[in-house]
Amino acid sequence: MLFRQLMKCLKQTSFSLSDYNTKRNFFRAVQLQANIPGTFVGSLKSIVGDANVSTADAVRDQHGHDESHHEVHKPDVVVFAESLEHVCKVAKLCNDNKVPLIPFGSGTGLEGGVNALQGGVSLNMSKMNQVVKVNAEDFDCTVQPGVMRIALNAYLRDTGLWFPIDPGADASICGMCATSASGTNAVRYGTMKENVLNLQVVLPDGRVIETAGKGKRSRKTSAGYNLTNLFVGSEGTLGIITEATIKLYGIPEKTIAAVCHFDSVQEAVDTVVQIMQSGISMAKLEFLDDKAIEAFNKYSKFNMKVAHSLFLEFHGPALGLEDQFNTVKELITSNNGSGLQIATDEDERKRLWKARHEMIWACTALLPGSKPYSTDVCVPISTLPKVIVQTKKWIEEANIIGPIVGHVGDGNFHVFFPMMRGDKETYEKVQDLHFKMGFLAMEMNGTCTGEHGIGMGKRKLLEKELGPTGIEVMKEVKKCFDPNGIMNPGKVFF
Ligand SMILES: Cc1cc2c(cc1C)N(C[C@H](O)[C@H](O)[C@H](O)COP(=O)(O)OP(=O)(O)OC[C@H]1O[C@@H](n3cnc4c(N)ncnc43)[C@H](O)[C@@H]1O)c1[nH]c(=O)[nH]c(=O)c1N2
Ligand SMILES: CC(C)CC(=O)C(=O)O
Ligand SMILES: [Mn+2]
Repeated sequence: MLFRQLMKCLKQTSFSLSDYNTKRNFFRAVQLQANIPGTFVGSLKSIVGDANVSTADAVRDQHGHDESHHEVHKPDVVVFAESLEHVCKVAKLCNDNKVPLIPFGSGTGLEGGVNALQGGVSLNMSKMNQVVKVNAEDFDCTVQPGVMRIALNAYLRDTGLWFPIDPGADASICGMCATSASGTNAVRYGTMKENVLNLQVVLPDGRVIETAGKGKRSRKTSAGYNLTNLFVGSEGTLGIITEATIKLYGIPEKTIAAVCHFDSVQEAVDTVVQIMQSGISMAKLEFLDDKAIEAFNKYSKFNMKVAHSLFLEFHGPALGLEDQFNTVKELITSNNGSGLQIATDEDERKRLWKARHEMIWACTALLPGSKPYSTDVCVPISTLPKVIVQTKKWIEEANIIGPIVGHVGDGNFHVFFPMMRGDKETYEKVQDLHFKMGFLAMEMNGTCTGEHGIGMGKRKLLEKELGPTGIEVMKEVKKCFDPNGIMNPGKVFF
């Protein structure tokens, strides 16, 4: 069988480097078990118990997709882990039998990260949901993989601390580690990359490591290679994260939120660049274009001014916060911004941010039944106006629905294309535009993804971003941890 495939491939007279890589990996993929025998399911049951193994179609379906437009790929079986021992034994069993293994956090990803492209075992981590330890005096805590962001912040409330990284969705903290998530607060508090101190990881052969050393949680380390940040953003392709030690922050004494509007995209984004260049420490700095506001008004029956808008937030001690706000106000006015509204108490702030937080649902509602195809470029801040203005022009020229929203303080923004799963024609049109944006971002020395990851949808863009040698080295790194290629096969690379 393998020989016949090899001959067929060799008969083809020409193919590109990426074709070659696809085929090379195809050969490796066929070495993985395509279908799982009943005896293997029996072995899984003997490790985790009958109740923690499911081959039911509805459960497999639920684990075969995330929140994105990517087509569903069901795993053969879903396993619920209850302990570190379960994870180690399941990983070893899969590795010994060359069965694909896909970690499942909470399925809120936007690049098809959990989709089981080659079947296999989906390992659901939601039952390991304990906060292991809070070191309030050191501003850190350790959590198991099933701990969710909102639950963690509720748990922390009495300590006066919080974990500010907020990807909008209520995701698992370890899933957020796996995708290097960020969101609206990253401009002030950084992304997961800056906020993870240590990770406990189960390797495919069942060995357990702590990436910074057992129990370590110092703020700084120069001790050898940075294994922690190798696993942050690894998208389930290197190992299973079973504990994360993360930084915490004091809940800010005062918060000011504001919104303002602009007639042109250029003026709005110029304002952003000037705010960031002035060195003011913004907690949030978000852009919504006119189409995004229109979608929100329709979805939430609001009457917000339809214009390109900035949403801003300041966190800090009451002393000095208003001075910062006033400086920003001057920059808004000097760029012809108008309609400035301010909110300080919690309810008012929630109402003001409603448009931003409901954006994904408002945009999905533009095409009932659709799922988000979201782009995610991130560029150096001075190049942001050029990239957003050009993007808006391309969307208008292509005559496609594509509201723009984004974390512009970080040079990161999304175009939200509502997409019906399986609509190949629209998919190709949108993918064209997506790739044009990705290439433009790279030309500006930026990246195709600031926060959603590569998953299934940006593998071609990653090839361009890193070049053949960069990809080769990444594959060699993967091989060190996962020589049989069982961990989430087909993600990040072809
Ligand atoms: C409404 C809305 C809005 C947003 C977003 C989603 C939605 C639905 N997201 C995307 C999403 O919330 C983000 O990617 C999360 O980090 C995914 O966490 P899950 O627990 O859901 O991981 P999920 O289960 O979706 O898995 C994602 C990837 O991580 C791997 N993985 C999960 N748990 C693992 C573990 N324990 N060990 C190893 N690998 C593991 C999986 O295999 C997969 O490859 C986002 N993101 C963002 O950064 N900024 C944003 O602004 C937003 N906004
Ligand atoms: C679908 C995306 C636009 C979600 C996201 O990342 C965001 O709202 O910031
Ligand atoms: Mn985002």
